[in-house]
Amino acid sequence: MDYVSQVLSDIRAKNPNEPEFLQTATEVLNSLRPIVERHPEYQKAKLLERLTEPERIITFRVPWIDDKGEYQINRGFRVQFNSAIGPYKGGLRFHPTVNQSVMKFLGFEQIFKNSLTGLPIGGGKGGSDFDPKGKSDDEVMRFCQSFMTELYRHIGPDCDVPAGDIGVGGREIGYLYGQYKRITGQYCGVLTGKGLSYGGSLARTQATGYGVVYLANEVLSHKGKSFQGQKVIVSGSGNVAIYAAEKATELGAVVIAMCDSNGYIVDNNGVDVATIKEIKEVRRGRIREYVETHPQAEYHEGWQGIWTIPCDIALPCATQNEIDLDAAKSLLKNGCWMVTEGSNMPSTLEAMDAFAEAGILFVPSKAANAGGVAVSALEMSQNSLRLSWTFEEVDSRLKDIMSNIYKNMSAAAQEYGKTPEDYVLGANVAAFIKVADAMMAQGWV
Ligand SMILES: NC(=O)C1=CN([C@@H]2O[C@H](COP(=O)(O)OP(=O)(O)OC[C@H]3O[C@@H](n4cnc5c(N)ncnc54)[C@H](O)[C@@H]3O)[C@@H](O)[C@H]2O)C=CC1
Ligand SMILES: O=C(O)CCC(=O)C(=O)O
Repeated sequence: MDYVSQVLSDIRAKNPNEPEFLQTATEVLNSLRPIVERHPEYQKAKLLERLTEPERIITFRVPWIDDKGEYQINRGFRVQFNSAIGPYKGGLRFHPTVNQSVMKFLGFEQIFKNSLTGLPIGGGKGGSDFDPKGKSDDEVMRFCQSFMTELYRHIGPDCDVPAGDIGVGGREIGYLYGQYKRITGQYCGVLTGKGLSYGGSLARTQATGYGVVYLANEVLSHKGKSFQGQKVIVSGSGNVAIYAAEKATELGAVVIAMCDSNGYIVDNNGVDVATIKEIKEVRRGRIREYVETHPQAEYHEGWQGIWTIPCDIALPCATQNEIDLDAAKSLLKNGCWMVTEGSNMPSTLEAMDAFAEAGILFVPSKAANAGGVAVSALEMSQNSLRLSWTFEEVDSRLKDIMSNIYKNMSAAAQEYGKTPEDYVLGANVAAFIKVADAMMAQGWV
């Protein structure tokens, strides 16, 4: 058995109840084979064994009281996965499906994504099985305050800097930041995604979705193509989906469908993104409300049906494993020729294999959604400088970062891959090189 297969088999034996973590570990390690084979010193230093074991997992109780005066208990997590190239950095997810496997998969992906940004940030992730959906603002605040009352002792601007993810947006970051400041008395860049009035960065809200489209556009332009006139499906209708849809529309695409966890809308005239923003960011409503003001559009219950609509480009931006083998087959049968992943690990391993076999353009999430964390790192820089850059300055840095990611993943695919467009291998290898160098240089830690 070769080194990679041996490590994978040990990880499976050690983490039998962590399917999401095993999925990402399998994808990443299999693609690192060509570089690991060229560097026998990695095996001697047990680099892959160390890389796949988090430096630390913190699990804690989060007690809070709901509006009826009843006690509620949730479970909180922070996975501090790898600090070889910088302080742990990665979002917090509040969703009922959060468990250790989901946290470890997200933390592991974050190591590689953060490395691709070229900025000095390590990999971490956290969250809770708390569901903000249907909770009052007061309940969300009490939960966030309780969550931070434990988390604050494990984080800091030079040690671990959380941000948002599913279920954690500007409102939650505000409550978390307020509680951190109240406990520690420190006004510092300990969280990113903050509001503009208290240290947030312009363009952070847009960064992940815009970055997805900037990278897809880079890939398209190297093929002599563009977004102009392409039919695009964007799944989800949260932070990433909204700004991916907005930028794709600005570049001339027709976004024909979006969804939430209840169902999907189809609007062949092009989804009116301003209405989706109103429904989701202001009213915190359901996507079905779109058809009330856009009668030409259709609403269908059950979001999975979104992948049966014919399109040119698919931008999955909702959650992990939203594209399974059936969805992949349906996209391919209907003529989809590009998938760029906005959510973390939206395609199952079988779906990725189907896309690779069909030879379509496939841009993996670690590269495509790195714009969010990149602008978070720019927010950290601005906080340290005690300055705020303009929207144009941050957006232009974001474009440069996405363009560098394209160059680095393409170069690695060219050097180590079977095909020059194997961006999955290219992104994993390009990211790994920097982390591996730093881990080797820092000794047996
Ligand atoms: N917010 C950010 O800056 C970044 C987010 N991501 C990833 O992007 C994805 C979306 O995150 P956000 O837009 O921030 O979250 P969000 O909470 O703003 O929106 C999530 C969206 O996905 C849908 N969704 C969630 N779970 C679902 C499920 N089980 N089935 C169907 N739909 C579901 C929700 O209805 C909502 O439209 C996640 O995978 C997240 O990890 C990745 C990089 C950065
Ligand atoms: O902005 C950040 O620090 C993290 C964003 C995030 O959670 C992600 O990249 O998946």
